[in-house]
Amino acid sequence: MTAITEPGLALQASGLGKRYGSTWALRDVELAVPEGRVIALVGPNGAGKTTLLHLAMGLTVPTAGEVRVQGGLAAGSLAALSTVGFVAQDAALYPNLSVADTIHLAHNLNTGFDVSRAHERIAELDVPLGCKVGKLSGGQRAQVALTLALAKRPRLLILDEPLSSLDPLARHDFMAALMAAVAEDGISVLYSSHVVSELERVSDYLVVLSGGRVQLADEVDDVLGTHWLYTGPVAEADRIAADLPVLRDRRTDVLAYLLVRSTGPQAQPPHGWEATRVGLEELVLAYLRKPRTTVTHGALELTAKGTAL
Ligand SMILES: Nc1ncnc2c1ncn2[C@@H]1O[C@H](COP(=O)(O)OP(=O)(O)OP(=O)(O)O)[C@@H](O)[C@H]1O
Repeated sequence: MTAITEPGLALQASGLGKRYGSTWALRDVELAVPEGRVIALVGPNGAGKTTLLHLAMGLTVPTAGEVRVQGGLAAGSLAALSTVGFVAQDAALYPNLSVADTIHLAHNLNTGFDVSRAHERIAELDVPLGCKVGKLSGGQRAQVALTLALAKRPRLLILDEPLSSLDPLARHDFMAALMAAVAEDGISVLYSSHVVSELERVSDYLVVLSGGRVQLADEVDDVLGTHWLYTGPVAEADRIAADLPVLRDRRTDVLAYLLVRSTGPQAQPPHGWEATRVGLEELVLAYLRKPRTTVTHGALELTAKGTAL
């Protein structure tokens, strides 16, 4: 493991691991995510998403390795905390406080809290200031939590499953508000989500976690540009698949559909085969179905002994 202090990176992890008892929740995590990205962290239940976010916030300490934020600040340090905002799962707020008192409390607890910005956002959202937080809808509560986090004027905003309890409309409004903040302030956002259908629209960097390990971490454009669906005669499929890094293999009586990670000259499909682009949702689902498949130094690999791809 090498020490890391690279400028220009929103999130860096090196040899990062977290063990609870005898179970590794996260292991051997290497990340170097540039600033200014909206980073989606996806993975099945128990993959280690919350653990990674908590490590990045300094809410828990690593068992192995290290994690840094915003150009090399140690996660959880005073310098990091003043530049990183956090919205916990289910927008943890005090239900008996009014919205106005919630803003007042956040103002008292956070130096540099922009109270007028918070009031402006709440007014724009039409959320009643006098209403108790516990009486707000899930969508309104999420927006209040986002407002508090943005009023800290963070450079990196970390959100743990912000969309989990929201209906599709509230989800859309929440992501629109987040995107507006990203555009306005140029901040980086790291958010975990199970809603893979919306990733392509709102994210520009993707981290896929399974079983505590990073399967894939890359710019969304690069992920999309290095995966292809090759379609061709099923009679040739075994021969073709033997030479290619195949992530998913589906066949009918006539045709084979090989989802391939393909870079450089390999991006050309074999003679007589057709290559088409694959959407991000389909790609992410293919990785999640093969939890032991990782992209390491650009190539598909199995992380442990197991079935062939
Ligand atoms: N405080 C803890 N004590 C013991 N085990 C824990 C603790 N926190 C998490 N774990 C375990 O670590 C693993 C990863 O959990 P984590 O909450 O990070 O996953 P997740 O990807 O966020 O899951 P979900 O999508 O269900 O929220 C799981 O096996 C979980 O049971």
